[in-house]
Amino acid sequence: MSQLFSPTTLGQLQLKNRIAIAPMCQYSAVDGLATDWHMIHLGNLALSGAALLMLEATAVSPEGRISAYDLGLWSDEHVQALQPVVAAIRRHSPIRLAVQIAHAGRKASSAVPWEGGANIAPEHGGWQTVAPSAVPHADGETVPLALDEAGLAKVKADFVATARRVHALGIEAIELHGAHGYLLHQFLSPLSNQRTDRYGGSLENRMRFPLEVFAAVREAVPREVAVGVRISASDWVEGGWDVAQSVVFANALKALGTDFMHVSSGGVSPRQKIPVGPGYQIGFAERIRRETGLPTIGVGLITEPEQAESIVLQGQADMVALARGILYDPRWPWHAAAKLGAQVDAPPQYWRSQPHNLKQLFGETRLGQR
Ligand SMILES: Cc1cc2nc3c(=O)[nH]c(=O)nc-3n(C[C@H](O)[C@H](O)[C@H](O)COP(=O)(O)O)c2cc1C
Repeated sequence: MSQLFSPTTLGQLQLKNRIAIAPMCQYSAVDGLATDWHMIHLGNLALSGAALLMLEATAVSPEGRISAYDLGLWSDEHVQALQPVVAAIRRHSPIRLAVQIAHAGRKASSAVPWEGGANIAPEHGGWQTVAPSAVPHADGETVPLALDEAGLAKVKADFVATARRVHALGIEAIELHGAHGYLLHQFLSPLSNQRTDRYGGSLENRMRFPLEVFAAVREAVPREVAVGVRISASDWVEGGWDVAQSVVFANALKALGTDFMHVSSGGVSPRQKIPVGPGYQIGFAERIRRETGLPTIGVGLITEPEQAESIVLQGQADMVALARGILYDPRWPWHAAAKLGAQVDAPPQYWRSQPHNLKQLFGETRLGQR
């Protein structure tokens, strides 16, 4: 009996298996509005057999975008643009949905990511970036504005309003982007947070704003909506954020009612040295899970079915999230189910139209009807 294909829960959200699709920016939105790319890209992944599809980093405000092409949910117009995508997925797939709500802080920019630029200065058509402190992400990048009390209140209100829009779309989970050097991570890390007020300095102070945002979001949506946080468990820089602080943060989130932790790493400093390799971040997930008891999602070069099975079987994480692996092979869960002798959802259209082909490949019992 495969553990990877056994059910689990994130808060009140019930999931058929332990496979999540990690949030992946598509740089295909127009003024933050979903386009037909979202329909085909997310529609394709919705048929993968994974249990949870996490939508890309979705900006809570226009100036929170890392590029001019990010998805956003800062107005009701954005809800209307995403609604047909959600409706189509609902009609054709049992997959559960999450949106990663995000503000990129000092990494925000109107730059075109694939042309190598980041952080275009306002005088060159970018927008004013904000951050905990007036410290740029990298030398030579534009200097962000340190958020004052009014600025902090606005960012928090933007997260809350966006969470309400996710709920209005009928989406069952929300992930706060607290990883990869985005704004909430910038508050956590001493490398980017050099404030001397109650939002900077000690660990307690650096955690304060992310915890306030989490608490406000948690309160803004009903309990049945799973709310969790993606963190970078390490900055991979001496003197930066690390896994011990991550455990303290996760326990503080637990007290506020987080339903899950999604454990990544890096992104706050160009000085980072990440030892990339198979499952390179899973040790962080394992420690956070062990020391908090929270449902935990592991991510990062999880590409092999046996590797994913072992991660959940050994209790290193409750779920695995795949990003590049599932872009490369959008039927990864089918292939994993075939290898592990498990059953997975397949769209009835495929099953009905080509029963012999599918049976030949996967055997009689492997592809379940939902
Ligand atoms: C195209 C692409 C876009 C990504 N966008 C996001 C994002 O919007 N939010 C986020 O937290 N991580 C993002 N990531 C990181 C992935 O979610 C994931 O953590 C990382 O790729 C490692 O997983 P993998 O080895 O399975 O690809 C992105 C990765 C890729 C490849």
